[in-house]
Amino acid sequence: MIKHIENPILEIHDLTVSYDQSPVLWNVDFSLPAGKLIGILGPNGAGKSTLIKAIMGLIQPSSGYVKIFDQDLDNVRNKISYVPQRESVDWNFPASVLDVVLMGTYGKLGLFKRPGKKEKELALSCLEKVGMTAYVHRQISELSGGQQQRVFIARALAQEADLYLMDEPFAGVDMNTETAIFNLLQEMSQSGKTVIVVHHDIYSAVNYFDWFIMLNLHLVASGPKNEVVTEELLRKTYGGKLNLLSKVSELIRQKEFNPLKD
Ligand SMILES: Nc1ncnc2c1ncn2[C@@H]1O[C@H](COP(=O)(O)OP(=O)(O)OP(=O)(O)O)[C@@H](O)[C@H]1O
Repeated sequence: MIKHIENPILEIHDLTVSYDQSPVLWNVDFSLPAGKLIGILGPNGAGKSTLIKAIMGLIQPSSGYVKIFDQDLDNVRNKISYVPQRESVDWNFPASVLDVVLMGTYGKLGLFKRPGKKEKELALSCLEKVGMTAYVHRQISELSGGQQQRVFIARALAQEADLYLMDEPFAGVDMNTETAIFNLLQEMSQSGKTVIVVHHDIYSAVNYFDWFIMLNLHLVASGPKNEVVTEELLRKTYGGKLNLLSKVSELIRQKEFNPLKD
């Protein structure tokens, strides 16, 4: 099930991505509307991170293309913000929390300009939004995993982008941090930003996102929650082997939560 979109913010056509000539994403085709909070779902190794990296131009596809705002990536880079998986970052680099968030403002500053008062105020307001004001001068290496995640989200906010791509922003964070991050993402999408999030937990995903991309090497579905979160498509995505799935299906049957209701 692939929902057709007029004036998409992101359009992916026939995208195949390979590592060492072995494809891990096959012929992916979908487009996304602006202003949604979008979850990318799929089992381990489904190609979720690979899809995000291909959108960001960090991996060259073997075929197909990505258009963002109907443009090639290079023309719109400063409208896009990427939060990589926390484990993929070397957190030992010497930089304070404020330095890291200020880096988010560099894209709009232009060559050779240093961040000034305006950028510092923006960085501080972004740190306030993620509840990290008390850590402004702390070295990034001296924070907990959840705190590092919050700082990376503050850096993304400081970019003032229109499209955000986040790879597992909830990984390894406690429930309070997860709720705080989710509230922020919801605020962003309500203010017109498009936020695409790789997410593992199918239970919380149903509550968090209003649009889903369901992947398992191929695209299984892309569409609004009420159209794609069905037992059939969940089984196609996860292979129908996991207990988890029958639990989700059971919950759908029992209407404890009903993804088809809105
Ligand atoms: N740099 C790489 N070189 C070779 N193979 C890779 C590389 N990165 C990922 N892969 C393989 O590509 C496939 C898709 O990986 P990817 O990380 O995109 O999946 P994912 O859905 O994000 O998985 P997870 O949920 O486990 O994070 C996997 O089989 C993985 O082993």
